[in-house]
Parts: sequence; C-alpha cells; structure tokens
Amino acid sequence: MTILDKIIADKYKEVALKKSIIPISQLESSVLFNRETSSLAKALRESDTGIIAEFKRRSPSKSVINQSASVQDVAKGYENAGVCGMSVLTDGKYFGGSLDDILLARASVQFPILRKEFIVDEYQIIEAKAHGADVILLIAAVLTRDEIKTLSETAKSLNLDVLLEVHNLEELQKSIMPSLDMLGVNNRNLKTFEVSTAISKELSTHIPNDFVKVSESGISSVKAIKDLKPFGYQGFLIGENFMKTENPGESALAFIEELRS
Ligand SMILES: O=P(O)(O)OC[C@@H](O)[C@@H](O)c1c[nH]c2ccccc12
Repeated sequence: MTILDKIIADKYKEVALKKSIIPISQLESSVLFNRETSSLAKALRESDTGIIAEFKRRSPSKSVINQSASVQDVAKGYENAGVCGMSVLTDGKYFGGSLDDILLARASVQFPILRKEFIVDEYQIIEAKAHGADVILLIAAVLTRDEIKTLSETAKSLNLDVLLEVHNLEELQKSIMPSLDMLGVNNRNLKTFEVSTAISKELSTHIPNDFVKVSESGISSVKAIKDLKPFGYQGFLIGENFMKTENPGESALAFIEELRS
C-alpha cells in the first residue's frame, strides 16, 4: 500500500463521517457559498509571473515544514508579493491543514484560493465553496475518467475553476475533457515522492492549448521557471520553497522580484 492509497482510504472514511454530521443543505446556506468566485485560470493567463503560492505546514514526504506561520499573515504576505493565487492544504491527518485555513485566508485576501485536497466526493466540492475557495484540485491518479467528469462538472456548475493534476501520459490522456480549466503536471510522484521537473517538460506537448498548463512541486529557483516557460507553462505551484522560510510572504516577494528582473 502506498502513502497515496492510505490517504485515499482515510479520505473516504472522513467524508462519510462529515456527511453524517453536516448536511449539504447546511453548507449551501453559508454566506460564502453564495459569493462570486474569481478565476485562477484567468489570473494565470493575464500574469507575467504565474506564481501560485501554497500554505503547507507539513507533508508526508518532508514531515514538518512550518508549524508556526499563521495562515492570515502568509496570505497577506503572498498578496503583497503579487502572486496570482494561493493553494491551501486542507487535509488534517497528513498535511496539518483544515477548512478553517481557507476561511481565514479568505477573510484576509481577494485573490483566487485553491482548495488543495484529495477530492473523492462532490460533498468536498460543496465544502470548498462554502468555505470561500475559488478553485478545486482533482488528482487523476486516484479517480476514474467518469469520476473526473462528474466532479469537474459539479465544480463548474458552482462556478469553481478546476485544476486537474497528472503525473504520467496515461493519466493525462484519460483526463482530457472540456470541464477542466487547468492541467497540472505534478513534478512529485505521489507514490514514490521522487521529484523532477523533467516530467513537466515531457508531458507539455500532450496538453491541448485550451488548458492553462501548470507545473507543480519541487520548484525552488527562478531558473526552474525560466526553463519551463518555453514548454508553454503559465502557472507554477510553489509550496515548500516559501513555507520553509520564516517569512513565506517575503520569500515569495523576493522570488517574484528576481523572476521579473
Ligand atoms: O512544496 P512543493 O514541492 O513546492 O509542492 C507544492 C505542491 O505542488 C504540492 O504540495 C502538491 C501537489 N499536488 C499535491 C496533491 C496533494 C498534496 C500536495 C500536493
């Protein structure tokens, strides 16, 4: 059993439990559920940098990254740095996050917020919207084509953007459909934790141009971004490189200044 299998098995249990405690009707009646969302895909297309900065306290591959940073401070720091949007990990058991982190980020900033979660059920998409998210992540490695279709269509009907994540050609080919906005190539193999941006380069030519291309994980230098841009990437998801520092917002600002220079 890989770590990903364990996370997914736990996720099905967690969702079943949550469904029995908070009904969908309650989520749908929250104030944030009816707010107007903003598009990350659009922000990336219009940006000269394409940085999506992540809030991540810990991960199964790195254990503790940053236990002391406050999500509001980091969100404001990222906003001040000029990022296109923010990814917020909401898995508790493996990443130390929660839906409250999205609520707090939402109260602090205006830019698009991505709910970074292992989504296996449309309930989690409704939760995402009810807590102020604008974008959801779907991971091809853990979903069938039919599931990707149903979940992405649910998200689109709620005006949420969809980022579909792949790690190989097979996952990419099974996933292409019009209800996706962005295609993300995860440079980290979620089964082995190996990281290489070579996979983003390899898969880029197989991604149709109607999707915004995003390269995710293991990006720790401006050079890595400059190398990926010629392959058509317009979005770059960066977590640890900012979160491992004492002031993630300032680190993002310095990074973006270097990228623009
Ligand atoms: O911290 P990094 O290496 O910059 O990676 C960020 C992000 O891409 C990574 O956290 C991530 C990408 N896909 C995921 C799926 C689930 C959990 C986490 C992830």
